[in-house]
Amino acid sequence: MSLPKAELHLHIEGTLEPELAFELAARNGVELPYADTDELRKAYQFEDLQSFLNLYYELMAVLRTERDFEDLANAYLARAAAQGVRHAEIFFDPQAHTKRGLELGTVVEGLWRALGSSEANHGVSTRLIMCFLRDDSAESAMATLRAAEPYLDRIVGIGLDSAEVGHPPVKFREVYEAAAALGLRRVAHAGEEGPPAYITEALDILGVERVDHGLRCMEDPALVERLVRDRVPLTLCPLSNVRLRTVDVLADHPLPAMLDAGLMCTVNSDDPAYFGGYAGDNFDAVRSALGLDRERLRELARNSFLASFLEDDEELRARYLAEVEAYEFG
Ligand SMILES: Nc1ncnc2[nH]cnc12
Ligand SMILES: [Zn+2]
Repeated sequence: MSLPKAELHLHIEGTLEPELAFELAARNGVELPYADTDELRKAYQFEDLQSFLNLYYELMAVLRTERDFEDLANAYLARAAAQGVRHAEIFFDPQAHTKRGLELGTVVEGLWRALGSSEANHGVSTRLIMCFLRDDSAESAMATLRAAEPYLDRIVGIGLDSAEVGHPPVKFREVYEAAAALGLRRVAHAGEEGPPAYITEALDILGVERVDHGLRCMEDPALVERLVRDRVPLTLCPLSNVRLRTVDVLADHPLPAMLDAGLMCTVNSDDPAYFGGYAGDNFDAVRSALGLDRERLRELARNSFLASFLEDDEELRARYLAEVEAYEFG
């Protein structure tokens, strides 16, 4: 669906399509334990978040140079633009690369080669959000934040991702305090597989402005009331939820109930190369499986721009919002 939208929950490493993975493997002399793209695609059957993360980290071995990160980001931006994405706030996982021996600068500069010219080349404005791996230590996250200080003109905020259960937000209290002191915006994955209490902690202890996923808030009516009252945006990823089995089938997704409750929902793709669709595909899927009408879809698109970190360019945000209102559904 080409309805204009912002994508607010997108891991750039999760946009690595099998074809590009093999191309980069050949370019860098990396051996992949799959015969070809068909065999690799067959491995895209996940039991849960961890089974996905295992493959996601394994395939990152093909990303080695600035040019690799540039090519990865350009491939995503081209696909996103074709599906109506006008603005993208893109996550990356620095520790997943530095622990393999890459320099942080290789990752940031490589991504920036694509992001810095994205408005001109793809018609997509961008922001970059650095995520910490919650199953790594808080010390490692703090060291990563310090290492990123020379690049903070390119990084709008921080996030928290990877294996959720057993790694509550409180573990990263000091890191988030230090990031806030540096003027960084704060988001975190919470309530994807983890309990509603992790969402409350992310708000109270980490001071997050958006909750990534937040799906399990629906188990706690007082939390829902709070999220509605404070207009806290949730970056939902419907196709991801089905592939990682937090929701059985898309027809059972709580998105309609969440919108009816007054929650500020957005629809995003998470790791589109792995979960069967980009942002527009997620909109198409919720439209057909959940029967969302045009006004609901327009609300989701409007929310995406309202929840975006475009405070430094309100003129651009206003232009995007006008595009949403003017859009004619086919
Ligand atoms: N959906 C997800 N949840 C947690 N960590 C991730 N890293 C990439 N995708 C993720
Ligand atoms: Zn995610």
